Amino acid sequence: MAFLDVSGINVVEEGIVILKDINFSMEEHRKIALSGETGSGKSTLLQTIAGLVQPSAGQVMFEGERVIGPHDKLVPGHPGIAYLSQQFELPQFLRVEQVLSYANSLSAEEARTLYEVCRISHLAKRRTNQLSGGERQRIALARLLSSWPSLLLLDEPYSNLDMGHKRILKSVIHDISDELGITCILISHDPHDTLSWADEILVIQDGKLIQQGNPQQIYKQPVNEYTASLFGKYNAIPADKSKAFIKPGDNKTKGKDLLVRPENTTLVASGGVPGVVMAAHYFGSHYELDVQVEDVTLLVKTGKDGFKAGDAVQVKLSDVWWV
Ligand SMILES: Nc1ncnc2c1ncn2[C@@H]1O[C@H](COP(=O)(O)OP(=O)(O)OP(=O)(O)O)[C@@H](O)[C@H]1O
Repeated sequence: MAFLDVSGINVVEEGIVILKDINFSMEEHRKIALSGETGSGKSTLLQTIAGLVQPSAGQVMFEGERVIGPHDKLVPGHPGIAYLSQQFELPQFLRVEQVLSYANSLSAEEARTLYEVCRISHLAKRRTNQLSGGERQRIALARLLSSWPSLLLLDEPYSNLDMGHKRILKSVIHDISDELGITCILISHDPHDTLSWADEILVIQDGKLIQQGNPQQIYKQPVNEYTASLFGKYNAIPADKSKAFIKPGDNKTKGKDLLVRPENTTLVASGGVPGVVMAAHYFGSHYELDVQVEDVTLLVKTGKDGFKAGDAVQVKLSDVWWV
């Protein structure tokens, strides 16, 4: 029995298909990130898992039991699953300790651990209108976790946070998994948040699950340009312009576009494909060069400096993939 089993989920709202035949399962303590462009259906999927959105077909099984949708339940939701919405709310003008005590069924020891993990112990006497956005979010999180769910669904928790609050929340989410043993699924637009955190990434495009894999697979072997674009910069060389980069006799690549990340384009002294630097952009830790190769402009990442427009270079590609 899987910890979470999502099978054949379709969601249709007002005649519009939002999720199409979503299937995946998850073991306890794995970390799953959902990625996809705005409007692709990520939030709807989390809300369906939480029992807050009614699927029109399919089912969510959690710890062996079916999650009942809102049409069949007076108070929507599942006691073992907590969903932190992008639009979480806290009661106004109450002290934090009051907000938490209303929701709290924990022992003093458990509550102390939870508040430490959520980095809110020092905020107990503050009123909710005297908190920063990041602090409010961590209080909302602690309030959700006080029912001690086994699965926490985080809907874009890092959006609208400055660097400092984001760093704190990253540690909090790390400790929620590691110290409290709560399994997490997280949505984020930022590949830095997902690639370094997740055991597995699910990519959603137009309501469909188009790719599932570990971060290395998703980053290095995206199934299409859409996935490639979600996880960083890349070069796409159309099939009719990729001849310069194909080894003679290689027929596998016929009719396919070539994709390669900028860091897999190396400038070499000899044996590469000749090109000309069109522009050099400084990024502190590295440069990115626009290099014209025949009628293609390649984005090349290099740690070397001193390149300028007009320089003749040679480029070698590695870790390319074809779509
Ligand atoms: N109750 C609803 N009725 C009609 N359309 C809806 C409803 N809920 C969501 N949608 C639409 O379904 C699509 C998917 O929405 P959803 O919020 O799940 O996407 P998302 O990937 O989470 O987007 P974002 O990253 O912007 O939060 C959007 O086009 C949205 O407008």
